[in-house]
Order: sequence, then structure tokens, then C-alpha cells
Amino acid sequence: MTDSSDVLARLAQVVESRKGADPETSYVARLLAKGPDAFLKKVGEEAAEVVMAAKDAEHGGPREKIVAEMADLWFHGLVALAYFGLTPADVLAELERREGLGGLAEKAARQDH
Ligand SMILES: N=c1c2ncn([C@@H]3O[C@H](COP(=O)(O)OP(=O)(O)OP(=O)(O)O)[C@@H](O)[C@H]3O)c2ncn1[C@@H]1O[C@H](COP(=O)(O)O)[C@@H](O)[C@H]1O
Repeated sequence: MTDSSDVLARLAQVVESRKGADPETSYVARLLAKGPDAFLKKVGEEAAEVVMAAKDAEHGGPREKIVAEMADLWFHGLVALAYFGLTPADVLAELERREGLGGLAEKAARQDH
């Protein structure tokens, strides 16, 4: 039995291992071989599907659909991170950095608002 809290790190390793793998046998290798336009398009599509699933759930649709679409979004996001030499740990570190800093306070402190 594996620890699901490490799944992002494990999946990132698998994605990394697919760099240069055979696009005929690996979906990740195929996406990476096609280049950024392919997986960034998927990120956009999956984000839209999250929104649609959530809007459905507002009207009684299955919440499980949000989970499935969010998983697709996170997965394609991991492919994008890997392409740019980044990992889930980088994103988690950023969230950790923001811990305790309220969004409204952060916005007020920004020059560009
Ligand atoms: N978590 C995932 C994962 N989630 C979603 N997908 C694929 O992402 C695609 C999502 O596309 P859609 O839902 O839009 O369906 P589609 O119409 O088939 O997609 P397109 O033809 O538009 O690409 C599907 O082919 C899914 O199978 C994933 N493919 C792989 N993984 C993980 O990545 C690992 C490595 O995968 P391979 O590189 O294929 O070995 C796997 O072991 C899994 O752990």
C-alpha cells in the first residue's frame, strides 16, 4: 500500500521518466514530444471542464465529476511543470510561503493593484 500524500511526487517522477520515451506507448511522452501547445491546450480544456463540472454540481450534478476533472487538470499541470524543469515541490513551496498571508492583505501590499 502506497501513501497517497506522496502521489504528486511519484507521478512527477513518472512524468520525468517519460521525457524521451516512446510516444507510441506513453501518453505523457506523446504530449511532451508534441510540445507546449499540446499540453497547454489540455490544461486549458481541463480547467474549463472543472468549471463545467462545478456548475453542474451547483444544480445537483455529481460532485465526483469535479474530482475527476480536477485530477485531469492537476495531471496535465504536472506535465507542463516537468517540461519547464519544475516539480510539484516548487508549487507546494510557493503555497507554503503564502501560508498565513491573507489574500486581501497580499493584494493590498502589491504595487500593481
Ligand atoms: N494520471 C494520468 C492521467 N490522467 C489522465 N490521463 C490521460 O489524459 C487524457 C485526457 O484526455 P481527455 O479526457 O480529454 O480524453 P481524450 O479525448 O482521450 O484526450 P485527447 O485525445 O484530446 O488527448 C486521456 O488519454 C487520459 O488517459 C492520464 N494519463 C496518464 N496518467 C498518469 O501518467 C502515468 C504515465 O502515463 P503514460 O505516459 O501514458 O505511461 C500513468 O501511469 C498515470 O499515473
